[in-house]
Amino acid sequence: MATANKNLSQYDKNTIPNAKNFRFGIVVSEWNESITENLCKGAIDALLENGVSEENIVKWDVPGSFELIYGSKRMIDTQNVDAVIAIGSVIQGETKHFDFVCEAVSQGIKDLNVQTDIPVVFCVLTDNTLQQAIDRSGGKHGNKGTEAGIVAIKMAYLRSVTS
Ligand SMILES: Nc1c(NC[C@H](O)[C@H](O)[C@H](O)CO)[nH]c(=O)[nH]c1=O
Ligand SMILES: CC(=O)[C@@H](O)COP(=O)(O)O
Repeated sequence: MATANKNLSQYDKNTIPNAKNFRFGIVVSEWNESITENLCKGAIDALLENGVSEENIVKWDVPGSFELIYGSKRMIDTQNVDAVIAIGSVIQGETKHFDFVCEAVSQGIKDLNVQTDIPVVFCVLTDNTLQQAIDRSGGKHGNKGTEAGIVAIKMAYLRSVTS
């Protein structure tokens, strides 16, 4: 199902585990900051709405989406978190750099999920245009940050009941 056929902000609150004892790291890319800060707000709001305490949310900024990999690894290694949300916005420019950044970040975050015990949520928009990014960070298609916050809670819970 494409994003255009669902709203990224909608979820059934009755299906979300209580997250009051979980601690979350959020790593945010500064590239396309107007987009990533909206994604971050969506994620934080979702966490708070489902019982997470403000003191259990650690937020760090990194220069770009490529740096989300290192930032997420350092978050895992130093902050005793139950899940990490990696937030970025990559928008196609004139060159193939978009392809390399998107591939590297998706592979790097996948690797963290395989190589560490902490789930890392891929909240990285990879859009052809700024409007597509706006539409998915609080616009007509909802907020992918909200979706990421809910995913982080569900994965932290899965980790807690399978440890
Ligand atoms: N063009 C975008 C970038 N590019 C920067 C890279 O992410 C990285 O910071 C640089 O290559 C140095 O390592 N980053 C984004 O997040 N979004 C873009 O649209
Ligand atoms: C994703 C990028 O790195 C890209 O936005 C940079 O733009 P350009 O390809 O025009 O250098």
